[in-house]
Amino acid sequence: MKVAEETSMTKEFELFDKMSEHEQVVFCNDPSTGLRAIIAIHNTTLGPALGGCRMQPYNSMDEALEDVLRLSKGMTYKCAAADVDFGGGKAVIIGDPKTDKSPELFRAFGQFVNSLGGRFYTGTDMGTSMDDFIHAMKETNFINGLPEAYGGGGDSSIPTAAGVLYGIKATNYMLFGNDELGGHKYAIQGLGKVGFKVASGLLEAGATIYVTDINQENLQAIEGLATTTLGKVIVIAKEDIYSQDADIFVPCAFGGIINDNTIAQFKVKAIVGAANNQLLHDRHGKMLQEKGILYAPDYIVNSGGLIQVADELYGINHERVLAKTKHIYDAILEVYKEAISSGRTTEESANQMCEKRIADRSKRNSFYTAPAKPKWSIRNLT
Ligand SMILES: NC(=O)C1=CN([C@@H]2O[C@H](COP(=O)(O)OP(=O)(O)OC[C@H]3O[C@@H](n4cnc5c(N)ncnc54)[C@H](O)[C@@H]3O)[C@@H](O)[C@H]2O)C=CC1
Ligand SMILES: O=C(O)CCC(=O)C(=O)O
Repeated sequence: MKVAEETSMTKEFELFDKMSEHEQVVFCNDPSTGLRAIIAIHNTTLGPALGGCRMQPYNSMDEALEDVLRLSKGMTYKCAAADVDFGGGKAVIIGDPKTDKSPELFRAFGQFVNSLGGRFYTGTDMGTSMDDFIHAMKETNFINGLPEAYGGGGDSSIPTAAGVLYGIKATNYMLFGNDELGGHKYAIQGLGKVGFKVASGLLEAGATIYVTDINQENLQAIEGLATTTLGKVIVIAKEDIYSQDADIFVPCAFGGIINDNTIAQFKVKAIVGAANNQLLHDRHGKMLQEKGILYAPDYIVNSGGLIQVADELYGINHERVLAKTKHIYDAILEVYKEAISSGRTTEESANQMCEKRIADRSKRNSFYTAPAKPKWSIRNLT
């Protein structure tokens, strides 16, 4: 009995150890709709936590928890880098997006989001769509990234893809001394909402792209599009995408793709893509540096979508979103230059800039200002 008690105590502390950098983790359970979700709030120094909600058939509790903890931490850095007044959070729903969705499930999720009273704003991510959040918004105001007809900014993958293209331009400038997109070769993993738009932009600029996706329709669509552009597309088996003789690898599918196995295969000069949490571990940033591969920190490159959903705070303005998204070009160049002069990896340089921004803001938040209209009120909650 004593042994069992000790074991369970150890396990409980393991959970706290895992979330030691996080402010709050909420487990949401609603048997009547089948909802099992986890909301993780990493850091709210810059403002309420903001981050999309991913739906995936995770294999275990640990896998789902690890994903939401990593993704929410990434959002803290992404918000700091993009200079938006939000902190880092994320949610995961455990389930198959093809078979387990229902309006009731998303309404139940909306109720849990509402119970946090504005500490967490959420919207779409992998496996969820704007349609799902039209159900969730019936239960809570703390939803962003809605369709324009519902007062949101619409498809956030448009500015995300624009930001990735700015990141690629900045990288080309570092590699070749001019930032033209055409005339180079790119290996693109994933032609979904973001990857397809990035691929289209590169084809239109006349580039050669090696592409892979597990969805045949996406591959056929990009081949069809290529015939109307100056560019060229070559379809590659999914396991061969890492070893292509391209200039830049553009990951637009899932995280953890920069690891021991893939680094051994890379022949590219740089990696610039939309996927969140691309480095499996921090040490993989160092390995890329040692191999002479320039790495554009993912949370800067893919912050266009965040810039758009955060802009809803002021009433969405697409020109303002585009202007801010353009800044990704300068932000990436700044990181490259800082990393070269300090000897740090690009990820370390970017992290340090973000941590300084958060530390500076926490000092400014330390004095009292008179109560006024809540600063964070996307849909006039007062
Ligand atoms: N949508 C957005 O605005 C943002 C997306 N991201 C990240 O960018 C990545 C892509 O996002 P979306 O385009 O929205 O997702 P998506 O779900 O629309 O697209 C992912 C694509 O990857 C493909 N894929 C899955 N497994 C693959 C494999 N093994 N090999 C090749 N392709 C595979 C899928 O078939 C799909 O076409 C994700 O990691 C997401 O977290 C980050 C910031 C914002
Ligand atoms: O879509 C959102 O609600 C915020 C953006 C986000 O989750 C992301 O950039 O990964």
